[in-house]
Amino acid sequence: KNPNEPPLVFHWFPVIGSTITYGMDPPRFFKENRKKFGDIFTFVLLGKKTTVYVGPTGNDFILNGKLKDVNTEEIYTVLTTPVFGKDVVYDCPNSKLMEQKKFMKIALTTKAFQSYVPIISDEVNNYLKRSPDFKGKSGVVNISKSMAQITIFTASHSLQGSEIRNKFDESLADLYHDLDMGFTPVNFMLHWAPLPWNKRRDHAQRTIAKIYMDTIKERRAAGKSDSSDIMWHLMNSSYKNGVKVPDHEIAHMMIALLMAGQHSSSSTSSWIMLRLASRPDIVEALYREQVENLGADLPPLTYEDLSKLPLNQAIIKETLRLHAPIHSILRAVKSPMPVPGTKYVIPTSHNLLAAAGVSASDPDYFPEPDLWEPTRWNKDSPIAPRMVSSVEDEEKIDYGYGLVSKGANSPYLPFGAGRHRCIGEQFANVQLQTITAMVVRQFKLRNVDGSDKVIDTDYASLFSRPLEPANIYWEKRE
Ligand code: HEM
Ligand SMILES: N#Cc1ccc(COc2ccc(/C=C/c3ccc(C(F)(F)[C@](O)(Cn4cnnn4)c4ccc(F)cc4F)nc3)cc2)cc1
Repeated sequence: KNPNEPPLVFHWFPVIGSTITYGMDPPRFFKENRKKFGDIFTFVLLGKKTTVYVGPTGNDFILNGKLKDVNTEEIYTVLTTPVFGKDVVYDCPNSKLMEQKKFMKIALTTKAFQSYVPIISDEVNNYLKRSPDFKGKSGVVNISKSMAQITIFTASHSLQGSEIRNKFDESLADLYHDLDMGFTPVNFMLHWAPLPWNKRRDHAQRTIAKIYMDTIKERRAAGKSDSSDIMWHLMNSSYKNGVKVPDHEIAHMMIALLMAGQHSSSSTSSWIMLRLASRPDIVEALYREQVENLGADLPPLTYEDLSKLPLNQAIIKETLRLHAPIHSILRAVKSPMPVPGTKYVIPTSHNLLAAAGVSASDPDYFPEPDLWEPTRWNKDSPIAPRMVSSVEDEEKIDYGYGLVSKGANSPYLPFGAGRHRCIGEQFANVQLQTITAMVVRQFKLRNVDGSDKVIDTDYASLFSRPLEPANIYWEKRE
């Protein structure tokens, strides 16, 4: 027992260590060990000593770690590069990733969002009109499947452009599925293995990348330059060293954005629908909110309307508090890291794991943490969040892709923090708020058994999501 290292979680076998108990239910694993050891402890994950540091201080220690101390690409590249393609995100130096995030973020503007809201609304309405699962006056539906469809159509049409959207009706859907099978945590270990799903993944990656590169050529030949989608911005971007972004990097960034947007949004939108079904009273409050703020005739939704619907906005915030798609953020340790306020020095033989979700369900910050109550985000709510907001939190810092808040010592970080912070937060909110508002217009929702229960979480995949099948009862509003 080394006094300079955090306490080690007991385990029977080497390599396996605590992988199974952690992998089955990470939040429970964190909570149990936090009770035993406090905010910082080490466990063995797939043979690697992994030091967890939870709470706002832990979030800041890991997410605001210096480039010389913590490294992200070393850990994630085995998982992401075979899926996205080479030379982008974690297959290049961090400085290049910062420039790539700047390019991607440039396209995510208010003007773009204004054009995205009608696109997303129409895609939701068309899906609900056409889908066999929503025929008739009422019924039961596996909501995860519907949300996966709705998010791929809405994200591809808005973020990726209409050519790509239309290809999802043909070959792209199956190719996307093959690519997706390679996006699994088991590949942290077996990414190299010539397993059947890895061969399908590689074939799908090459084929999808080619579809994007052909689309880029078609657009260049046509000389169109009016679109506000991300592909156009990437086609007209150059790195600081003057080099234009190569076509294969554009294609690979588009795949990365498709994967990011799809998994996070389909998981979150499924949880939103499941939570709404457990609270039919909230569904009716959302409907009333639209009638009162937009008019009883419910005109077509606009981007500006979204800020007139505070309860609708709070739905996403509260759902992400309890159902963050990314439950564990990993970093490699590159130089020994002394932990302020303790005698610990984290050695380079360890990985670091930030679990921001732990403080998001800590009663010290969120009274009655396990209660899904969107109205808690109203200022006068008796169970309002008790956030730490020190003055440094208001300070901002720019890593090369825009200003992000300096302090990561917040108890609520579903989009991460620091240099690797998410750039998709605004898009995700526009997409999720629009989907929620459009579904509420058409349906009353409740659980099949009329209870207020919510299904358990599947942590086996890369993004935590509802266990399948997740059925709910819908009823068309007359
Ligand atoms: C509910 C939706 C989403 C959630 C909860 C979410 C969450 C996160 C988190 C926690 C990180 C930090 C990862 C780390 O530090 O290792 C992150 C990074 C990122 N996300 Fe998202 N994300 C969402 C949607 C999106 C969307 C829609 C896009 C693209 C349009 C996107 C693109 C990215 C990118 C490019 C990064 C940067 C990774 C890095 O710098 O290493 N995300 N996201
Ligand atoms: N055996 C076994 C076994 C082992 C372990 C376990 C459980 O252990 C763990 C541990 C850690 C993790 C981490 C999740 C993780 C990390 C990175 C990414 C990402 F990089 F992909 C992403 O951030 C995703 N993203 C961002 N925003 N939206 N999506 C991203 C970034 C940029 C980008 F452009 C595209 C992106 F999409 N995705 C997910 C998951 C499970 C179970 C079983």
